[in-house]
Amino acid sequence: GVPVLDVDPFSVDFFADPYPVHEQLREAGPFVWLSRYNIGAVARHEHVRDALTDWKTFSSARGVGMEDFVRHGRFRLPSLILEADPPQHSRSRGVLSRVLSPPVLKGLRDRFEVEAEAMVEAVVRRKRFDGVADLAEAFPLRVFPDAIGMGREGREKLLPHADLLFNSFGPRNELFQAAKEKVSFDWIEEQGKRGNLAPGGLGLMIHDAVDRGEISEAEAPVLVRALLQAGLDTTINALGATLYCLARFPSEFDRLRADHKLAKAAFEEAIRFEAPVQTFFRTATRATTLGGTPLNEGDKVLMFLAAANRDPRQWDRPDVYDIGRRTIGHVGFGAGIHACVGQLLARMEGELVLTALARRVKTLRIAGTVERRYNNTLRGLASLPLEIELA
Ligand code: HEM
Ligand SMILES: O=C(O)c1ccc(C2CC2)cc1
Repeated sequence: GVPVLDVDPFSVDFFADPYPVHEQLREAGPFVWLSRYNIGAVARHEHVRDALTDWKTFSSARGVGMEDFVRHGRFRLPSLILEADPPQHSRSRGVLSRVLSPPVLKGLRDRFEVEAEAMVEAVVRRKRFDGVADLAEAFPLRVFPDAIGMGREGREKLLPHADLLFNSFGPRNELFQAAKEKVSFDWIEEQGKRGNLAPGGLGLMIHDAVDRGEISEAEAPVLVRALLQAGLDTTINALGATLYCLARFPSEFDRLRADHKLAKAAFEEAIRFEAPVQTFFRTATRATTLGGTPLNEGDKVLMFLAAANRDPRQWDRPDVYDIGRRTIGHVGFGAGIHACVGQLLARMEGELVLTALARRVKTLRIAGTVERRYNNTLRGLASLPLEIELA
């Protein structure tokens, strides 16, 4: 029969150190039942990819969280891309992949580079700083809302909204309830409207697609919302994860200092190793099997992206942070038709900050208590006290 585990993969205890439970999940079998939430789960790389790449059988249209839109209703106006299947997904994806394409990112690169150099220059002079508050969080907040063309007002609401959204993909536990108290829903919907977006930003580029007849007037603000909700907290946690890895494993920081071209690799390997986005769900659209286990239409399946990224069946020395590793096939950005459409932008942010750091810093050390930030879906730090020596 199907192995049953009563672990709670949405508890603070679990998030404090998820790796032993990931190992338990992978070793229990290709498919396991989580009795606490009455859902099936996959944690081995092979079966996580099976679910991610077969969108017809494992749909996103009934939500990518624990809640089934058909059975339980929905927490927010569904995303037209993340929580959609083709053909709706295809139209949305066409618009966002152009808005986040290499030529568009090339136009942003100089501005992002100037900001990265200036911010790192200011921060390293202080010898001691908080890798989260002063850099991993500060940099994306400095460049991303402007790139979207968001108004100046209310930017401090972006992170609480993202925190709520990523909590909403998990159970309605205390993490979710606490996050819900902090925000009023309609604010984030407002930000995608034409009148709230500055010329030249990615937001109005989405509205241009309306004028070209690719999407409707009503769809544009929802796609802008997708960027605002997906594009900030994720890169913040990925940057924080990279700084945490480079500070914990100085040999890897030395490799980066010896060859700045490894900045992108350091960022990508941190996304494999720490997986800022830990999990997502899919819903079976018909009777099927996953990991050799029968599933019924409507069954939710929890995919442990983070566990797949450390599956010894897929990686050698999976628990080693190695910036020379070949990271192809990691699922930190997902896989298949829903694979992250913003990954090029995320990589550009990581590359610019890490290159600026590698140019200036000789040693990077943890200089105090590291604090974790808890969320049902996102893995990241609240505080990372760092001490550096200048090169
Ligand atoms: C290191 C940072 C990031 C990580 C780890 C990350 C992770 C992910 C993952 C795992 C998915 C797949 C979701 C699924 O399969 O259901 C995804 C999708 C998506 N991401 Fe990212 N993301 C990051 C940065 C960004 C940025 C910067 C943007 C926008 C500017 C963005 C926008 C999106 C969107 C719109 C989707 C939905 C794509 C689709 O459903 O076709 N992400 N991301
Ligand atoms: O379309 C959306 O609203 C959306 C929200 C969050 C994400 C996370 C996975 C990065 C992606 C898309």
